[in-house]
Amino acid sequence: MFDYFDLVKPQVSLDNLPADQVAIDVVGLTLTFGQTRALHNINMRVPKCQITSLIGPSGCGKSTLLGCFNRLNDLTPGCHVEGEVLINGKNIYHRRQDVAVLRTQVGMVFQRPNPFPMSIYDNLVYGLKIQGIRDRRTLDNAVEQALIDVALWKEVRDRLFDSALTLSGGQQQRLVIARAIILQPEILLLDEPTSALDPISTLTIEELIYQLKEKYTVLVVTHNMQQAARVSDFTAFLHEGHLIEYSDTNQLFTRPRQQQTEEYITGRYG
Ligand SMILES: Nc1ncnc2c1ncn2[C@@H]1O[C@H](COP(=O)(O)OP(=O)(O)OP(=O)(O)O)[C@@H](O)[C@H]1O
Repeated sequence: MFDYFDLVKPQVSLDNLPADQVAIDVVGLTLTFGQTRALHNINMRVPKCQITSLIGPSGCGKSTLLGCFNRLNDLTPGCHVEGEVLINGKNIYHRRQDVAVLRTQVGMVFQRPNPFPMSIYDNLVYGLKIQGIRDRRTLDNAVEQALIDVALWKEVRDRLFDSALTLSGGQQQRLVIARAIILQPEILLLDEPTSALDPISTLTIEELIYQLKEKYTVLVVTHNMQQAARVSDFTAFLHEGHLIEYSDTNQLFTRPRQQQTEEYITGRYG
């Protein structure tokens, strides 16, 4: 079942990534919260339809960096961003960027499953209805496909109109991922998506993340280095707001280039 545990070498190389394979291009990104500088001059190119993990000790800036990719930080008063984040060649921090559109293009899932207190079906069609889609057959088909994509269809097809809150934690997290992908985003941001789940649900979500890369670019923040090693093609190690090392996952965990990376992955700090 989990044959992906044998680290598969990614098909693409970060060193000579063709422009059409870049999902996110981060250029000189610096972010401050008031007087606190959370990110220092980050430069990285995230490959399309691959899984990239962000790892590092608590407070190193992982969630802040992830939140830059759908401008979640805009919601924090006193937050100031310099540099650029380019998606499809366009700087998402440009003043003309429509943030609502960006957030359908770049979906986000948080640590704790957060279904809305409504039925499974209504959770899924919520965003589509906001987009003005009302046709029942279109909605039904989208619901079915999203649930198939997150391997939840068989479990819930007979109870679509039950409250989403009756699902288990792992099922709720898969539902929330389905709620993001039903809007057909290009990029999925997962902020510690399994840290509130039991080991079996964690493995189910990890397998799902692995399958999602067929259609989506996935970024995952994780505290769990085994998880990063298991699921991701590329890994970025951050420390005190600096991007210390960013390479293919195999290399980062077996032949880190930087001493700080080695100290972190061997458990000497963090
Ligand atoms: N809303 C905020 N206001 C002020 N400072 C913040 C805010 N959010 C984060 N920070 C600061 O930015 C830095 C990076 O925080 P961030 O949450 O990104 O780290 P992290 O690596 O995700 O940590 P953890 O693994 O503990 O979740 C920290 O110094 C944190 O205190």
